Amino acid sequence: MSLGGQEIAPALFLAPMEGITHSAFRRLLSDYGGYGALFTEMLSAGAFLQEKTLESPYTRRRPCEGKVIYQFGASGREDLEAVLRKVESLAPDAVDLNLGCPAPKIRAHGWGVSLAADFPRLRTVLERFRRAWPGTLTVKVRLGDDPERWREGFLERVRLFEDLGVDAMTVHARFSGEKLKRRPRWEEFAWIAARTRLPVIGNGDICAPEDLVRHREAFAPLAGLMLGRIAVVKPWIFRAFAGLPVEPPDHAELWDRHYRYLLEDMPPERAFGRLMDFTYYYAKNFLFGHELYRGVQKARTCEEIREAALRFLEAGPTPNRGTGVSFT
Ligand SMILES: Cc1cc2nc3c(=O)[nH]c(=O)nc-3n(C[C@H](O)[C@H](O)[C@H](O)COP(=O)(O)O)c2cc1C
Repeated sequence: MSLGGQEIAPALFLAPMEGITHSAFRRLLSDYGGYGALFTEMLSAGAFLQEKTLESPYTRRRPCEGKVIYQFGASGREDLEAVLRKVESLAPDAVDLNLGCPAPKIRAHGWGVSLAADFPRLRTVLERFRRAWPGTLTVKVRLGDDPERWREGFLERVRLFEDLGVDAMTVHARFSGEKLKRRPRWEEFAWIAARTRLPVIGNGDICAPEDLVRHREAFAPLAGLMLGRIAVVKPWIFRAFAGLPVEPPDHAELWDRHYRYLLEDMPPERAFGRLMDFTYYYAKNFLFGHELYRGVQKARTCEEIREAALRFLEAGPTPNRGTGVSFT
């Protein structure tokens, strides 16, 4: 797909995921490839100004990562002009504004869906982004707040994105009040894509290439696809979507490589929670994966997490067969 004049091929994106899509995880994905671009986790626009961005484990990028899109959470109270000047030193392939996160702490900051719902503030923030950032600008949205009456408000925002020169839009096909366990509304992609000239990237529970075949009509109008949790469970999954050969992974080796990458990038006290988060998803590869996760939950140090994880993974655990993974 063309994103702000640059070609993203394949049109496959790693979703921004707080606690997960730091540079060490992006490095792990780059060992497998198959994607077109990787999103950072959401970066607080305010905190970004204090960050040593070329060294920070969240904002630094390695050449092996390929195209990286920096996502920001912003309310408009920040010095956005300074943020966007500063991000230039990282040479982002695009900058993305988070308009879809519904978590209470994010709403309380006035970011995510709170910004999306406040039309005048949204306009001002986007105008400032567009003026201060000459490169590719994207947004990530949900469908809206009210499942009964969302279409008009959604289109009003799409017109705003078009008028202000946003280059593409990711649609996570759920409403603000819907948890990630709820079935996403893929059937809305076609309705949305038919009403905008912006490239639409579809997101939400896209777990296997077979999904695209089984739901061809839903996915055909999309310019690109974004994968989130499934890429944590199977960091090699983009290869399958890109039609590249997929080797069965050595799970213990993969888990340990991610551990090493993480501890190269950040001190153990920061790596600890991130190892937990990664292992929670990685455990879904196995029939008795809850035992893996339960084992690491007892750990008090990164080294103990490693011991527990490798004990499970080196014992040849039974894989979850088929596409296997369900987030519902
Ligand atoms: C642990 C976690 C952290 C997330 N953090 C972010 C974030 O920082 N920014 C964002 O726009 N969405 C965030 N999301 C939402 C994902 O980007 C994505 O929209 C959602 O997981 C649905 O896609 P999936 O079914 O492929 O996982 C997060 C989701 C998860 C599970």
